[in-house]
Amino acid sequence: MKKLAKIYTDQDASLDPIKDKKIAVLGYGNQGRAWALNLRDSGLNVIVGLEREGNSWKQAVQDGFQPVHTEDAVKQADIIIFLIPDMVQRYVYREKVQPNMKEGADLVFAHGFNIHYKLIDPPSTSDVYMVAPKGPGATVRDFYTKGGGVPALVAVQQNPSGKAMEKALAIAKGIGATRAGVIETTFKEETETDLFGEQTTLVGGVMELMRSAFRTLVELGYQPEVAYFETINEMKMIVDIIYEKGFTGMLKAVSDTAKYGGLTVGKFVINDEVRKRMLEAAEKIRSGKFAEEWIEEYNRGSPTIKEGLEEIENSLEEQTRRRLKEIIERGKPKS
Ligand SMILES: NC(=O)c1ccc[n+]([C@@H]2O[C@H](COP(=O)([O-])OP(=O)(O)OC[C@H]3O[C@@H](n4cnc5c(N)ncnc54)[C@H](O)[C@@H]3O)[C@@H](O)[C@H]2O)c1
Ligand SMILES: CC(C)(O)[C@@H](O)C(=O)O
Ligand SMILES: [Mg+2]
Ligand SMILES: [Mg+2]
Repeated sequence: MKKLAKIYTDQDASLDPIKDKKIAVLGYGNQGRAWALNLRDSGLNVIVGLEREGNSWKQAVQDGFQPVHTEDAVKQADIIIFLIPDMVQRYVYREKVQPNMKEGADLVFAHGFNIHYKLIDPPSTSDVYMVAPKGPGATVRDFYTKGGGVPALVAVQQNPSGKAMEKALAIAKGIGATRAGVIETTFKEETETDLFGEQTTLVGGVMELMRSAFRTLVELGYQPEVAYFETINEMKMIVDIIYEKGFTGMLKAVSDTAKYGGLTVGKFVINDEVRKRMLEAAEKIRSGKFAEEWIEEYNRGSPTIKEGLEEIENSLEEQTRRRLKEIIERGKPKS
């Protein structure tokens, strides 16, 4: 069996290595907002750096920050955290960060994409490390405010100071991740597994599984509302039980009929062909082909994202959700 991963918790991490440092959070979106607020609430010295005075700027001001333009944040920073979209990071690095950063300032990432695929080539004088939350930004903030934390991965790519890991753990503590647990990884492992997860399960897999089941029922003539409750809405309840009690707990919570059908038909539908395709998806990531394709898509103005979002927004699934919204809202627990 492979060696079990080392898990770092609050006792293994101290804020000391970064408590007197100026931390520039670049971007105030999904992760940027969560990190800036959590790091500030942890008593750290945060400055928010943004490209322009748009919606993120307004939100940061509303949250009590005084954002500044990227280059001004970078000039003051000891630690520069990239929380802008992956495809944007290398341009902002080239145009705003590199020409303005203090020599030896740290470069920190929440995902390894730009370093692993060599889109950013950092100076050898900088520590380069990553704290990658294993959850969405809104959850990183929500769990933190409720006394918890979303687990994260940490990795060190460059370590001229010899203190990169301590600082990575300090940032992880500042955003609340060590309240749960943090695992050491590499930029390669984080990048490849994160892309694989979001493509095959978390984002792509789960969505297409639910949509395929929904469409199958509708094509067979069942009411869309019934199909929606069955194949999409109930997913949260089942996944919540998996989250709390694992697959064993979930199987205990469903009927024997569901257990038998699930244990047999699950494997019939998600069969070796699907596993083969998962391997293909992993290979595309590992070879760099997916990164190449995504960069090209981005350079063309992300038409596939635009078309995909439009198709989904107009889909029968989403129309049905809009019709059922009041029922769903009324049913939500009140405390
Ligand atoms: N979304 C998540 O929950 C999540 C989870 C783990 C890791 N990550 C990683 O965190 C990083 C940030 O992802 P995100 O989803 O939080 O980003 P996001 O899409 O929410 O970023 C939005 C922010 O970036 C700024 N921005 C957008 N375009 C810009 C441009 N052209 N120039 C400068 N700034 C620009 C926006 O003003 C906004 O402040 C990525 O590396 C991502 O892989 C994200
Ligand atoms: C939240 C996710 C999917 O885990 C993250 O990896 C992302 O890229 O947004
Ligand atoms: Mg990701
Ligand atoms: Mg992820």
